[in-house]
Amino acid sequence: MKYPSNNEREKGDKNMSIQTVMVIGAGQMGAGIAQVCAQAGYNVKMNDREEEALQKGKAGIEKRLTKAVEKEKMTASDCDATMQRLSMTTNLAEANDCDLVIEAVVENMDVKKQVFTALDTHAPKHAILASNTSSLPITEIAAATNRPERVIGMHFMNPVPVMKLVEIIRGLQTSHETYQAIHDMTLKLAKTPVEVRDFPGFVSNRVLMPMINEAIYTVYEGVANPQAVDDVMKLGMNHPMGPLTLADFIGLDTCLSIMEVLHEGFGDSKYRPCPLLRQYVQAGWLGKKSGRGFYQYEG
Ligand SMILES: CC(=O)CC(=O)SCCNC(=O)CCNC(=O)[C@H](O)C(C)(C)COP(=O)(O)OP(=O)(O)OC[C@H]1O[C@@H](n2cnc3c(N)ncnc32)[C@H](O)[C@@H]1OP(=O)(O)O
Ligand SMILES: NC(=O)C1=CN([C@@H]2O[C@H](COP(=O)(O)OP(=O)(O)OC[C@H]3O[C@@H](n4cnc5c(N)ncnc54)[C@H](OP(=O)(O)O)[C@@H]3O)[C@@H](O)[C@H]2O)C=CC1
Repeated sequence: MKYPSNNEREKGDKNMSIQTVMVIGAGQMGAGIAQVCAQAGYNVKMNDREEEALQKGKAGIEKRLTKAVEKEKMTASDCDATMQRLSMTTNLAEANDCDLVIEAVVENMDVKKQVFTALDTHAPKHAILASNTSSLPITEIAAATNRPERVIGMHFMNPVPVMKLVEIIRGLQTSHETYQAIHDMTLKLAKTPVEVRDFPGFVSNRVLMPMINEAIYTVYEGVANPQAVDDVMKLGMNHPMGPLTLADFIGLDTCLSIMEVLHEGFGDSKYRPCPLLRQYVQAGWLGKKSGRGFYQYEG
């Protein structure tokens, strides 16, 4: 096996100096990722299909930063500087001066492939294309581009500004330089990188999501109501949120997509999504973001 020499590594790292980042998808993950990147000093372009989604994402960031200033966790001038580093665009072609693009659109392989194919034409040759996917194969996403060596999984946890972990997933062809650049950037974001291999659900959701799915089965089978299930796991296992509150927080559509990826990827019936989860998603009960899931939410 040939490892790059120190010289080659230094050269590679210089080529991969990251200054300008585009984040695609201004939903709960994309907005959080854009926020932490801007706070760490990167110039950030937030992209979504709709202007309305961009404005909602920006308003969320402003609200969180204002709260941090009120709590004296950030100065007003740092808050202003962070907001100035953020810009919004519905035009993907504006990736043309970015060193890194982090995709955080819906958990659907066809949509992600379309985004990566388009990005491959717009982003400069040196740019790294990262996906925040929760479970989908990075190798397959990378194959939608002509630069698989510069495609990588950069999986942030929700809520992004709070959670320390970034799971970093190498696709089959991801280069050492790409991995190193994303590892180093994760540290600059004051987060902890953990490297995992490209298997369905990686580590985080291979372990977490079957627990959530099983919690949904206990409700489906009438073992207990959602509040009781959550109380058991919070008070008995010291989880900060019960699994059904967490499922609502993640988004039930995202939970279902992840279970489907695990089920199909491993071909093992132990990952079959609970019919109740499927039914809630069909009803448009997507959790906190739609106002209703296992619980109801105002505003
Ligand atoms: C699906 C995937 O692919 C992977 C995933 O992300 S799985 C999900 C992983 N995430 C989890 O498991 C989260 C579990 N829950 C928790 O850790 C906690 O409930 C929590 C951190 C979300 C909230 O903590 P809490 O102590 O109950 O609430 P609270 O005291 O209000 O907030 C603590 C801090 O978090 C911040 N916070 C809470 N919710 C937030 C949100 N949605 N966005 C940003 N910040 C938030 C608060 O502002 C507060 O910050 P300060 O300490 O700076 O004031
Ligand atoms: N929720 C979570 O806890 C976590 C999610 N993830 C992953 O992050 C990704 C995003 O999840 P999340 O933020 O929760 O989802 P959201 O539904 O909150 O946000 C997705 C955003 O992407 C937009 N979008 C969809 N397609 C495109 C496109 N082609 N171009 C630009 N924008 C697009 C959506 O717009 P519209 O509404 O118009 O469709 C929406 O604004 C998923 O891959 C998910 O698995 C990773 C870690 C945790």
